[in-house]
Amino acid sequence: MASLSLRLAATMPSVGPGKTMSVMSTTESGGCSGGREAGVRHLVQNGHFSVPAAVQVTRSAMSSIPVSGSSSTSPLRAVSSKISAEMSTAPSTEEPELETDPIVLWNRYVNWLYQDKDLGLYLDVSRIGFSDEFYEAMLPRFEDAFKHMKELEGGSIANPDEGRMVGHYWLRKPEIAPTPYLQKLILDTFDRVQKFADDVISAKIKPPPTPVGRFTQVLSVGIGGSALGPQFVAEALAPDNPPLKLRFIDNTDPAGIDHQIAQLGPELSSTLVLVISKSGGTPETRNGLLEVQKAFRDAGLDFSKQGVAITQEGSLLDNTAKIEGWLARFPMFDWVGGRTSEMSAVGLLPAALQGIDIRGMLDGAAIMDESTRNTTVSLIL
Ligand SMILES: O=P(O)(O)OC[C@H]1O[C@H](O)[C@H](O)[C@@H](O)[C@@H]1O
Repeated sequence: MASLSLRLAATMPSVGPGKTMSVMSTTESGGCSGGREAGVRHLVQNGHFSVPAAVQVTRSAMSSIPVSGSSSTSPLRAVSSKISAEMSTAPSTEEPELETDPIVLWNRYVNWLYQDKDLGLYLDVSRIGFSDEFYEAMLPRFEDAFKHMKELEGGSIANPDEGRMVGHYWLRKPEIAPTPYLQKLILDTFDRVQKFADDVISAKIKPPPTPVGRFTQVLSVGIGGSALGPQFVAEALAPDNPPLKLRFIDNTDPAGIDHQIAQLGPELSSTLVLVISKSGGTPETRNGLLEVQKAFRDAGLDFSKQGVAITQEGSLLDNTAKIEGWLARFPMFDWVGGRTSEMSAVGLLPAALQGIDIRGMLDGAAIMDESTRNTTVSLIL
């Protein structure tokens, strides 16, 4: 994986004032990496540091970085905020001084900057005040975490209370789901979501006769994990002029519910209502649904022709939608936690209805997952 070569360490020998030193990037196999250097150079070129090139740094150049306080080259001093005593397994619980030496800070930045060029992701933990000893003391925990992650992705029962697996990773890479049945379930659900959204956007699926003859708005009724993902994605990824506009009823505040319905106005007749609840029995969501159904009745509209349920099969919501003959039902899987459900129908359907490329979303998440499987935390020590 490309990401493997990106978790690199750079070494920088200590030098005296005015001397030049080199930043050498190394890969896991010990070779040089253009990736790391290019990334650091990119940051330099983008004005993060006033040095001529990432590979040649002088103390005089570094002195242009504003710092205050005493100077030290000790790598064990804190850099900024301190780690709380109960979190730290480091031998000393003394509060370290803040590091101020620009060379040490630079080394630390170069050593700890994580970058994944494919994803365009940079993570700089170098200003978090952990010491080398703290990092070493944490290594067994890192290993333990990676071991558990592997078991989790293999389908272990990770939620003993509910006796269920935790498999949202499989949603973006169905081939790693533990059984062919689950793989097929994921793929079939994706296809159904994509087709339904395409049909709504192209007006193949339309509301009962309305002046515009197609759905123009989406109203999502759901709370917590059944709302936050779709809200975030709508903020981050929706085009400026989506084919359908998405709004939310995400709490039980009566004034807020009335406000959303009032804003829809006559467009209620061309509104697709998504009722999203993993359990299918959350009272707040049920309240929202009852209010929306009343608004439909008051406007002389048939809610069942415009309602869609996303929930676990056999839940109260699922049974309601089935008995009332709603427009569509999509499954929520028991092995996907509510707060990690964005890549299930919970998040994919609202995203697709806004014209977002949901295949691309899944592919991006799969690359991110792959990065988290790299067990090399650092090559520095
Ligand atoms: O998706 P539902 O079963 O309706 O649950 C919706 C939400 O309910 C509560 O707020 C829980 O604390 C959340 O974790 C959950 O996401």
